Amino acid sequence: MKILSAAQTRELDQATQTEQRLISVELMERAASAFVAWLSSRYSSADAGEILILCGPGNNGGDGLAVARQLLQRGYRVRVALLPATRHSPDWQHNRQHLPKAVPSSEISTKKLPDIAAGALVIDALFGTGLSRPLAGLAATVVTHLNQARARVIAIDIPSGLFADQSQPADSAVVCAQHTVSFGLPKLAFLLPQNAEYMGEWSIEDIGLSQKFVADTTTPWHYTNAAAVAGALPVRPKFSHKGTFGHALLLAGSRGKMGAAVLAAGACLRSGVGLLTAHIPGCGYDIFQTSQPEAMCLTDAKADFISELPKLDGYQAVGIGPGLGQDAASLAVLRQLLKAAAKPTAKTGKPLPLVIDADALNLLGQHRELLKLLPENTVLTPHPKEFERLTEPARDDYHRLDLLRDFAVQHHCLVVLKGACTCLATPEGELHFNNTGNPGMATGGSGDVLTGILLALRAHAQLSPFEAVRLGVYAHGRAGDLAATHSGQAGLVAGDIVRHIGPALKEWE
Ligand SMILES: NC(=O)C1=CN([C@@H]2O[C@H](COP(=O)(O)OP(=O)(O)OC[C@H]3O[C@@H](n4cnc5c(N)ncnc54)[C@H](O)[C@@H]3O)[C@@H](O)[C@H]2O)[C@@H](O)CC1
Ligand SMILES: [K+]
Repeated sequence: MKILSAAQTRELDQATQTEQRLISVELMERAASAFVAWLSSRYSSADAGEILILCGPGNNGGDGLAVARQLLQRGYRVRVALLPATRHSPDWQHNRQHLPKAVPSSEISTKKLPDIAAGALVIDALFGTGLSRPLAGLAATVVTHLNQARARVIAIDIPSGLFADQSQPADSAVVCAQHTVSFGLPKLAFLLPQNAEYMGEWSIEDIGLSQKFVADTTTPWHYTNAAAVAGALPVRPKFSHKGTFGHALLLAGSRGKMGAAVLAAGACLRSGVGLLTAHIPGCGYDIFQTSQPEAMCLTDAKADFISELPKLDGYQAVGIGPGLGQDAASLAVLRQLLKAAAKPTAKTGKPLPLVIDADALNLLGQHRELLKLLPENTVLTPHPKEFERLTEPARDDYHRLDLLRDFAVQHHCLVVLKGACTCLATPEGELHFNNTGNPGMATGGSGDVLTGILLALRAHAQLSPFEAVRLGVYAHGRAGDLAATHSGQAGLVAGDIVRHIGPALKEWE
């Protein structure tokens, strides 16, 4: 699914009207119907009580007025409060004229802010994607008043005061919604942690916007949902054997961190790899062989950390990092691996696929000269702090996306920036946000599990680097979601995610 800018969204509106021979107020009516359908599926008129709709002067306010009329027709009690303005959009004026007299309406002023009882249902239709500057004056006062009221706030399209595709100044007034109901496509702002307090939960309602315009429009931003990865996992052919699905090598673990190696290996095995060999420090031999009998195991000469790079012949992908530690000898292994993997392999003519995580990323951050050695299409899986160590501190989430994109393009690699909406940056400069996963996955070892999944999928000959990583990130979140339905979010541990990879991948079979 594509994510468009605010300007492209306006063009999409226009294109839809031209293509479907609609007048703009008809599209507004569709948006209002979609919103009302959503609201009435959540709240009966008794649950809702009297609904207050705050309307601004543009089409977002026009949506609010159309929603007021439709809710009244469905038997809800509504009143509207209008933000005064010198100019109103034509569709606002149309819907103002068609607002039934039975809907009480008042104009907001500094002296007459709307009464909002705690727990009241309030619809925020002040400003949408037409916001051109941060809110100030009366509009900002109303938003602050609303936020202090402890109401149940539902935003139409986007919380008022929030820009759809760029940061607003730190102290701007922005509505804190409990839920945002938006139309057609998600907006970039919805996916960034800095906006979580404003967005609440959000959902996207289909209002039949032009598919052709969306298909023809280019954007760096994409959203990975179930439809985007449907059919992405190749069917296992009847006459396949363990060699068909690749042999992966995992370099992981150090004293006190063998669990990371065990989790990554378990995840790799559960993700369909043909064979897995792990190279681990001597101290981990019994732990590893006992907990992962399906994997083969090579032990390092050192007991506590990895100091040797095994021969790489015969492997289709190598993962390094989980629980690795940051010993100088392990750094030397990482350097050797980067050099060796860059040479085209006899079988594919391409560099050996690498997945780099955790301490291997920290070592790269401390020795940035190694970044030049990264083979093409290497996968890096940093969380924001690890990513910062590879680049520079970000001013905000939008700046972080710029840094992420530049990094992936400059180093020709795939970077998975882990978070609530994990973002995959490609060497072509695309950013793909993931829609699976839950806060229960914010627990130690969850990243090691992702490394194992990605390692298995990078070893798979039929998946391109991008397909493998996008699918792996999605499946990791999906496994976490399935795990959370059993253990709940607080009780979820990384091993639960491993145990649910199979059921998650089964959804593709
Ligand atoms: N995208 C779509 O396909 C659809 C969009 N619709 C609605 O239309 C909205 C966009 O409507 P508009 O473009 O009219 O924009 P808005 O309703 O967001 O507001 C624009 C108006 O507010 C003024 N304004 C902007 N920033 C201001 C500020 N900081 N302080 C005071 N005034 C400010 C502008 O000068 C303009 O008059 C969407 O968010 C959505 O709710 C729907 O009606 C129909 C479908
Ligand atoms: K709004």
